[in-house]
Amino acid sequence: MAAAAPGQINTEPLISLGSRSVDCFKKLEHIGEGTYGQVFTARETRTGEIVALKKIRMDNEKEGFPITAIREIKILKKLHHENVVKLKEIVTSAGPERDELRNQGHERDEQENQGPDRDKQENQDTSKSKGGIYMVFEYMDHDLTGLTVRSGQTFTVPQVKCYMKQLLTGLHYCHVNKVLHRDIKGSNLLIDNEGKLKLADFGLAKYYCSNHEGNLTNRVITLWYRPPELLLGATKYGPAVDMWSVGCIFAELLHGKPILQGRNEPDQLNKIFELCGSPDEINWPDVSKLPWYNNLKPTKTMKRCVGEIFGHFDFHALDLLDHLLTLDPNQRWTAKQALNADYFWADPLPCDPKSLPKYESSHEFQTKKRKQQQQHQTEDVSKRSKSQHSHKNDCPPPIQHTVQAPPQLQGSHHPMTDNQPPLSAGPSHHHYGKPHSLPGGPSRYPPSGNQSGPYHMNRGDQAGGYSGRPYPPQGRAPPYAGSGPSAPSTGGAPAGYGIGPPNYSQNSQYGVPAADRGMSTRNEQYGRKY
Ligand SMILES: Nc1ncnc2c1ncn2[C@@H]1O[C@H](COP(=O)(O)OP(=O)(O)OP(=O)(O)O)[C@@H](O)[C@H]1O
Repeated sequence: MAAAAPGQINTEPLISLGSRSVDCFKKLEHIGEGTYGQVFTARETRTGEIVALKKIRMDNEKEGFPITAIREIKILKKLHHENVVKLKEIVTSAGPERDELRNQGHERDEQENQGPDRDKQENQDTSKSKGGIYMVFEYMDHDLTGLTVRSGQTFTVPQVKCYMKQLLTGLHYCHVNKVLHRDIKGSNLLIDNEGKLKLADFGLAKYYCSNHEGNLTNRVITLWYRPPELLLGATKYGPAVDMWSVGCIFAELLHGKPILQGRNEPDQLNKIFELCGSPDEINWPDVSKLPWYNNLKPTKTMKRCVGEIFGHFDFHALDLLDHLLTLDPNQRWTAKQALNADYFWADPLPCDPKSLPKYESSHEFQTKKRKQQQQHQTEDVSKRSKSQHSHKNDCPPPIQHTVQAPPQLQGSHHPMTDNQPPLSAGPSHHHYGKPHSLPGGPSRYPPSGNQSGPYHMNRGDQAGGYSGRPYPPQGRAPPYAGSGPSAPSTGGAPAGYGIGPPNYSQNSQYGVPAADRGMSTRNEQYGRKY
């Protein structure tokens, strides 16, 4: 593909996908805000079809058309599968866009802003705009993160199996076609109300050679889903990187929240080693040859305790998880192996996607926005309450107001505090047993004795769940303090690779010394080293 000259857009990939104007669509709602684009629902004016429009960010036009968009278009043009989101076409806006700067294109705003002055105002606002490029996708009602957080969703075993099977089928298709996704996470797994799951966001995807000869960047995959080989600096890797992320998603679906919530790269590695054991030449041949191994290897030996921590999962689920969360990428299960796992063939079988319950649409962006609004409102209420209180002490009491919860909070279901039963998609005995405590600190997990169910997103007050902590840095933005894939320096606080390795001698993240976990007896039944 020809490189774009500075300041120009390389339209080469667009020609084959048509060049209709974005005016063929009416934007409806802002549903996604990613690193590389804003996503809107829109209606095609001629057919009435609802689509998702992803506006490609052109923040740095000097470098031409963004590489992530080129990748995404190039790869999605070739991938056609029922578990991969469909790129329908590319549309453009030639000149200044009417709604570009106007409050993120909400239809509500359009209705409120009718009148003769409107276009004049918009032209003034957007006079600097150079137009935009949009990818038009089939619309999907949810992303997995939005669905789980928004509805406080608990999934049944057949439901989890159904989603996992589709995820693995889509990924198997990508891998067979030599495409690495490199950003598998909940918000990139789209789900429609027919129960179909599709892989989305191929902005970091890459064609790969089977011989792993290429020198690839290791700064991909969102931190919590990033495999140990990338954290240790590998630049030759393959589909196994996606399979680690699948393992994280699988455990998250069963457990109800992300399982490895590192604060930075060393912390992420630390959490991985605490769960999966420390790497050595026996469980991971050649690990010591990885660029950052010497700086980031754990300072003490840790035993694998996947079977212990997730002992409440059923046998087959645990077996699959164990093969996915395998440190050595060469031993980690492929998508094909995972699809053949007994888990998918044992009762209860995966349900038919069509039998899954239908939910109100939910995307991670909206869920976060709603939560922020609620937080602001709560803060406002508490500020008002405090100021009333101080006035009360200063001067004669005014007419007393009862401080009420803002209307949005009244009677609404808060995804963080509600633990409502799900819209059932199957018998309740399909739920796994109660979860064990997991990494992340005491406030993130319910105290023992909590009656919440296993798939339950245990979102007690402040207890975390999906939104208990801001989402981790994207795989895309280089988060390394030292910058560059050179070996990190040693010593100092574990704030990034450039600063120093993590302090592995700290207490176990699980709150139980590794030696006290008694993992050996239980784990033997699985015939594998946990
Ligand atoms: N086809 C679609 N239908 C419905 N919603 C979508 C669709 N595509 C994307 N979204 C929503 O928009 C969000 C962001 O989209 P996407 O991940 O493609 O953008 P991005 O800029 O690459 O994001 P990120 O920085 O998270 O990788 C998704 O998480 C999803 O909620």
